[in-house]
Amino acid sequence: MLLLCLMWQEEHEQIRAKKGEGEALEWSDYKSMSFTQCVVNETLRIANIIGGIFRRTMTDINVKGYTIPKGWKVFASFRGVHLDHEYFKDARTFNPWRWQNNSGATCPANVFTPFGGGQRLCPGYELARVELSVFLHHLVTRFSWTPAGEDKLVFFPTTRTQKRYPINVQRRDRVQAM
Ligand code: HEM
Repeated sequence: MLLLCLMWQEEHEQIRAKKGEGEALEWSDYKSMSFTQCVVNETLRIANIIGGIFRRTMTDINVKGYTIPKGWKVFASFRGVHLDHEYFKDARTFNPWRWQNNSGATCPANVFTPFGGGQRLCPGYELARVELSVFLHHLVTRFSWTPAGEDKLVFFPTTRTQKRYPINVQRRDRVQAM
């Protein structure tokens, strides 16, 4: 976890070092946040707000020998796939490094689908990634935080922390001034 914080902070400090006080981020800054993209991917894999999507069959469908009759509702579980050890080693471990070098872990292209796919692919996927990255940039460059108590990650019925992971936050300029 310490290594994660150091690598991550360095990526964002390097961007800040090239900018004046309060200067806004640009597209090229976002594009240079390669480790942050690993963190975003891993967060979307392990704790996506959307666990899956519903579909209704328009005709009888045969899937691996099972017939899904026309008119049935089907739930395609992203969580079921994103937390499958067959595709993601130690699937319940938060490990952003698995995304480094664009390896996409060891999974086929259609296995990591936090934004869906095909005709209904989320049109806001890049905006969502930008917003997450910009938020994380300001969080790590302007603030520091410590856990305010013990907490635990649980995976049922969704991925979340039991006590919502309370933290004590401090502005970094105030910490440095002390
Ligand atoms: C982390 C953030 C987000 C996640 C995980 C997410 C995920 C998804 C998923 C899985 C779908 C496909 C639903 C389906 O196939 O039935 C979807 C559709 C959609 N998303 Fe997102 N989304 C996110 C952010 C956004 C943002 C920021 C916008 C717009 C500003 C957006 C707009 C839409 C719209 C309009 C659709 C419907 C597309 C259609 O049915 O053709 N989403 N999203």
